[in-house]
Amino acid sequence: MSVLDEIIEGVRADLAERQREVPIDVLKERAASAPPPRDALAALRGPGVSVIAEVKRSSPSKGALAAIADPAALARDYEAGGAKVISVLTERRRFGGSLQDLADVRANVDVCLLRKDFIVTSYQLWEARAAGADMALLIVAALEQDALVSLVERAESIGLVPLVEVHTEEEAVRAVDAGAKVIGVNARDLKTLHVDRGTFARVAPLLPKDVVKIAESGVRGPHDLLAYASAGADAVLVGESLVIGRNPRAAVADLVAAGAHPALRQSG
Ligand SMILES: O=C(O)c1ccccc1NCC(=O)[C@H](O)[C@H](O)COP(=O)(O)O
Repeated sequence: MSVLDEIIEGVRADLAERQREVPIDVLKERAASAPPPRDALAALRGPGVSVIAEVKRSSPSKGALAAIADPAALARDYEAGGAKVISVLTERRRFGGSLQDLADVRANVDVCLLRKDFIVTSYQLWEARAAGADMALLIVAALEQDALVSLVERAESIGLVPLVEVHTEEEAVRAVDAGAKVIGVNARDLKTLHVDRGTFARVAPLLPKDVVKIAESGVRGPHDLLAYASAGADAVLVGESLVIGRNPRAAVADLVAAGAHPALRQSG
């Protein structure tokens, strides 16, 4: 069984428990009283290369990264450093996250929020919106094409911008066919967990000009942001290097400054 299969098996078990506890109609009521969605597309289409900063406690590739006792405090640092979007990993078993982390972060920052999880049903999209998310991750490798298309449509219909994640050229074609407006190219191979920063440069040329292109994983500092920018990234998604560093606010600010450098192309 691959790492992705194992993660999804656990996600489905946890999901079944939540579905027993909270009927979808209750979630829909919560979503209706959540703060209205922020315009994530506009945030990501701004000038320069945007920074998406991630709340990430642990990972299958590295194990424990940071305790993050107060995810809201970390998110406030990210916002103060200039992050355009904050990604909250809500998967429990391998990443140590929760929907409560997402709700706590929502209550403490004004920027857009991404629910980063392994979404396989529309129930999880409603959970995301009810907790105040503006975006939700959909991983092409985890979904049959019909399911991907239907989740992209459902996300948009409830006010979430889907970030559709790909790892290969074939998955990029599937994401475009599914109507994704925001596509993330993840440098971390889900089978080997190896990070290949060249993945973005190989896959991005297949994506239409008007699609927002996000380079995910492996950003250690401004030099990696600049490399992704020169390959056409509109934004970078950064987790590990921010949570293990001493000063996440300054680390985000350094990335934001690099992403605003006048030498970079203006995104369209
Ligand atoms: O991070 C992992 O080990 C991982 C393993 C399996 C599936 C997903 C995984 N990570 C999720 C992410 O996409 C990253 O958290 C995100 O791109 C940030 O990456 P990084 O800056 O390298 O922490």
